[in-house]
Amino acid sequence: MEFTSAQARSRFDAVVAVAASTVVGLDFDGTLAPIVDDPEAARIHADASDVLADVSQVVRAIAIVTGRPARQAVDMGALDELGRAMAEHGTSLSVFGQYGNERWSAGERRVVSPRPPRGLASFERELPAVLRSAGAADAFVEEKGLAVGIHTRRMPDPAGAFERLLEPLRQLAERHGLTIEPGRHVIEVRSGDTTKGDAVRVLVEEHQAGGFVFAGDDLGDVEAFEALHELRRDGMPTLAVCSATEQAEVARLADLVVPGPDGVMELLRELAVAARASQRTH
Ligand SMILES: O=P(O)(O)OC[C@H]1O[C@H](O[C@H]2O[C@H](CO)[C@@H](O)[C@H](O)[C@H]2O)[C@H](O)[C@@H](O)[C@@H]1O
Repeated sequence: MEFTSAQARSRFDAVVAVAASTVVGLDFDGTLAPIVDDPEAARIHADASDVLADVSQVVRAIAIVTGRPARQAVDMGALDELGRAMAEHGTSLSVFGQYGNERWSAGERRVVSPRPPRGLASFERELPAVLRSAGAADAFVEEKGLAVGIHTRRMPDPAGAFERLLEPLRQLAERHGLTIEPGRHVIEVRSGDTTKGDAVRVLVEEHQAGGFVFAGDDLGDVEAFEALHELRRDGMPTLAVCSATEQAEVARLADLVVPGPDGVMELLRELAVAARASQRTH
């Protein structure tokens, strides 16, 4: 693959040099799974199982860090099967769902999840009226157990509906002790207890990571990228990868931008090849 800057190349090389102790964190929608109109129709990239199984042989751990409920990511990604394959050579696979609120690991094979946040049920009771008064009664409401996602992608003017909803949903969420997580034609309403940055820090601690690669495409990934920047300031080799997106803030924080899930697959393949070459010569 072509690196667009010498700095990106050198950060990739630095991670390759410590691949055996590196954790790879991957967002799901837009990064491992191509964006589609219907959230329920999303599926992991066709090459992902093979590519992740290959990368897992040269790194310490792989984690999917997503806004999705953990169980949904496991099912959409056929991660049960992948986790069993990875366990054969001792690499851990885990899922941090709902921005780190839920956990699944291939070893335990069950989701650990808190109770829904206080205020979610009353928020949902008031939601239809707020959607109607913002002219967005047709928005798709995704029920996520611990959160709801209000999607505008399938509306006639997705960006306009998103803008009209942002402030009223923020106010309604705040009244119920909740927070909003704006994303790609979606506004999620959830508890503000955890971020993907917290998931990165937990993974570093649990795996005693010596390097970290994170790939993401949406605003919910910003805290993970910021956590990588902190780790880098403390001396750890890290690589922040943006899977092409209209979210400029994500690209700004990344070391390199790759062309969507296809590009993420290519980068991971290259990481596996380079790490094997490096491990042979040392
Ligand atoms: O953290 P992620 O893995 O990126 O999940 C974030 C949210 O992604 C999903 O919505 C996005 O993908 C949909 C399917 O491609 C798309 O239709 C939608 O417009 C995107 O915003 C998902 O529905 C949410 O539950 C996730 O939290």
